[in-house]
Amino acid sequence: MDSQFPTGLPFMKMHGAGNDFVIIDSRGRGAVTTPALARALGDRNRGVGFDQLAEIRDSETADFALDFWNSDGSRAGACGNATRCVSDYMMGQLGREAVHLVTPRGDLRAVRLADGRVSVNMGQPQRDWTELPLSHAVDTDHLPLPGDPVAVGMGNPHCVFFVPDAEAVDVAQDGRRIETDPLFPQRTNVEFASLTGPDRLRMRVWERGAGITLACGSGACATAVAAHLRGLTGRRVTLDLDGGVLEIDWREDGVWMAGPVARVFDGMLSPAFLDGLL
Ligand SMILES: N[C@H](CCC[C@H](N)C(=O)O)C(=O)O
Repeated sequence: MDSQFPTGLPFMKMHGAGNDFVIIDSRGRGAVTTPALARALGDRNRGVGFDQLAEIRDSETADFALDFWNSDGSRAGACGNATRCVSDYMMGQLGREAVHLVTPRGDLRAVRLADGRVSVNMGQPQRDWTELPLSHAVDTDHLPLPGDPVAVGMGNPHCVFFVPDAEAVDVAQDGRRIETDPLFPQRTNVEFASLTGPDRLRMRVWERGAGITLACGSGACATAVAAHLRGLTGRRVTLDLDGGVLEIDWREDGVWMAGPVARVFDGMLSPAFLDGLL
């Protein structure tokens, strides 16, 4: 048995627009997550199940630091919806309406809105092929793939397709294929979007390392940026995802994303479950 947590390891389950997370608060001690723990915990039958695992750590320069893991055990450089969820929790912990956090992509700021939603500044999009990264120099506005997608980085890679009807896309088949296209040496998240009204998009997503999810915050940011670059929308866009609505505002200081957050339950991982995973 792992002696570090003789009575178990506490965690929270939260979701943002249906994008669901297990959150471990490791402030005041070292980080505990390993790829093996992420995979075991991410199993919806034998673990808890999540789209991403987020671990909160102490930071010397911000209110807290945040790391993200996918359910296949890989790490993610950004996760917008988990950032909004954890920021909501940390605002409660700190008695504040705004927080400053450090993620693998850099410093981010989040605020609670008057209606209870949480908005995060996800930073400026990455448009250079080296930053995404892509395997070789190509025009990121028009990737050399069938369907003419746009590549946008939000601290993680996204490949955005504009289609006449997002409902008609076989997201599982097309998403899985694009995720591992050789153009993306670190794989990619894949979004399918269609314009449904002025500055309004329907978006469905295939996430790298997680598969189909009900929402993806960084994906919504990437899709709104791509839609504006393609001249389809202005800089403020509403996205309808399977699990809820996200509002994106690409401002001078970065891409802001607002949406709902919910804390579902608090639980405890048993020492028997943790055995051999830490
Ligand atoms: N759901 C997350 C993104 C996870 C991205 C992850 N699948 C990756 O490997 O980049 C979000 O709200 O931004």
